[in-house]
Amino acid sequence: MALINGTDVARDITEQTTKRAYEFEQRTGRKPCLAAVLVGEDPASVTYVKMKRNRSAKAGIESRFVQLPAETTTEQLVAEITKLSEDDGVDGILLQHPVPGHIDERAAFEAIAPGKDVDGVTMHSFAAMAFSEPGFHSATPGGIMRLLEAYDVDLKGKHAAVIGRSPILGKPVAMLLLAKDATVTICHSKTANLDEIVRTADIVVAAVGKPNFITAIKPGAVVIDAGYNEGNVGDVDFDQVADDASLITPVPGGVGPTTIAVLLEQTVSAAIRRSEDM
Ligand SMILES: Nc1nc(=O)c2c([nH]1)NC[C@@H]1CN(c3ccc(C(=O)N[C@@H](CCC(=O)O)C(=O)O)cc3)C=[N+]21
Repeated sequence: MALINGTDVARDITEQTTKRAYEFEQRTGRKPCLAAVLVGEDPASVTYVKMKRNRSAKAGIESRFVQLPAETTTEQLVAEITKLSEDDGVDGILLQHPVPGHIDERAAFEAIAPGKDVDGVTMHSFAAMAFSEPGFHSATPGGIMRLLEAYDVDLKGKHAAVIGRSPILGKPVAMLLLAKDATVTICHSKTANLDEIVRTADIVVAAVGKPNFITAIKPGAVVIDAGYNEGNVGDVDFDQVADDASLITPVPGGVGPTTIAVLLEQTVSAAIRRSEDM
């Protein structure tokens, strides 16, 4: 078993991003700008947004923070995001998921202008991922692909099992794996023979949101744990599967850091593209 070091991969990505952000500032006289929108005060979300803003600052990216009360309506949230979409000083928009249950999250995501969807959450970005057209990747799926690339994991003809089908994680990562010629099985809560499928997979991507849910894999499989459960606990029972895995991501230090690295990278790309379009 070998560990996939997400912190190292993220550092390499962010080193490049920092250079590109600096060049952008030299050329345009301003820093790339990421707007983070948080609805409510869920402590985990507050922490994630703080991490994203800290990492932005270190990379030379300005960040704006829009914090809205938990009672915010869909209409109010859509109006706030639309304002950011139309604001020339904003290059990227991140709406932290999840939003409170009374809000139509899809409607809120779709208020993000496609050119500013640096977190890859819109239908526009999803379609680009599904059709292998240029566009922004969902941050976590994009980060997962970078981990697989950095460790030279060959996906062609391999069986990849994705556990989870959420719009910004399971579904898009399945599309990105498919684009690399993997044979992809998407499993979810209604999947009848989940254990059996996971045990035949060469690559396992766990994105269910259930702590220590995956307990058995095929010997030699590559395991990517995209779970972020309370207390920094992943979806994979690391101790149970580590010996069988050829490569495995730890939690923390696996998928999390590359998620943020891809968000920042795409923010700088958005800034550059917008400056060229003007
Ligand atoms: N629109 C949206 N986009 C997201 O990308 C998004 C989101 N909503 N909502 C919440 C999840 C969660 N998420 C994490 C990012 C980094 C770490 C991360 O870097 N964690 C560190 C540990 C951090 C610590 O030590 O507390 C690590 O894994 O090494 C974790 C979780 C992004 N998410």
